[in-house]
Amino acid sequence: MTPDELKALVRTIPDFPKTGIQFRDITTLLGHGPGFAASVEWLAEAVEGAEAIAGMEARGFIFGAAVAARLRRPFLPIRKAGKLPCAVIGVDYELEYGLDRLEMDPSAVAQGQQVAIVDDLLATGGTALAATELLRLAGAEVRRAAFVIDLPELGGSAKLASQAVDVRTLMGFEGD
Ligand SMILES: O=P(O)(O)OC[C@H]1O[C@H](OP(=O)(O)OP(=O)(O)O)[C@H](O)[C@@H]1O
Ligand SMILES: Nc1ncnc2[nH]cnc12
Repeated sequence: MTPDELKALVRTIPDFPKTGIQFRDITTLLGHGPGFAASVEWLAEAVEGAEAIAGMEARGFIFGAAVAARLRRPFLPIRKAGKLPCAVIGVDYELEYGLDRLEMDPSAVAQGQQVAIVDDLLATGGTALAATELLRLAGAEVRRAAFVIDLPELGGSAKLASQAVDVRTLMGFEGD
């Protein structure tokens, strides 16, 4: 499937979760078998060579875990606050519509391990920057991140690039 065909499978819901936000909803893409498979395939190619794949709760788990299994690499779950039972490291961050905190088990990462980040969507980059910071604190090398959707007007891609993360995105929504 082409990126345009995949883009047509993403549903836009205005004013969710707050007035003024155009919510790009992947539920409809996930509900299309060939579309979901093609998205996972594209992400897997984008991060090929990484030693492990990290994904952020919750939507990053859907794509990140599928990509990791496809590449036969470990999956590192980066969780929202208070979910992990072990000792954690955490980072507070801001995203397009609020504040949140991400946590991870630092022992999940081997020192110097090449870890790629996978998520459904890149907006302000707050989430992906927090994940990069956490993974680097744990000793990982983070050089690449791949997303299904980019919202370039929100600047996330440029922020990740300034942290030496090479960003790959399958499709973009800009004023549409
Ligand atoms: O670039 P940013 O401005 O940080 O926004 C992108 C993040 O926002 C969404 O997650 P959300 O926190 O809504 O959580 P969810 O996956 O649990 O729906 C999305 O899945 C990304 O992780
Ligand atoms: N506009 C948006 N649509 C869907 N998920 C998002 N996460 C951050 N901004 C978003």
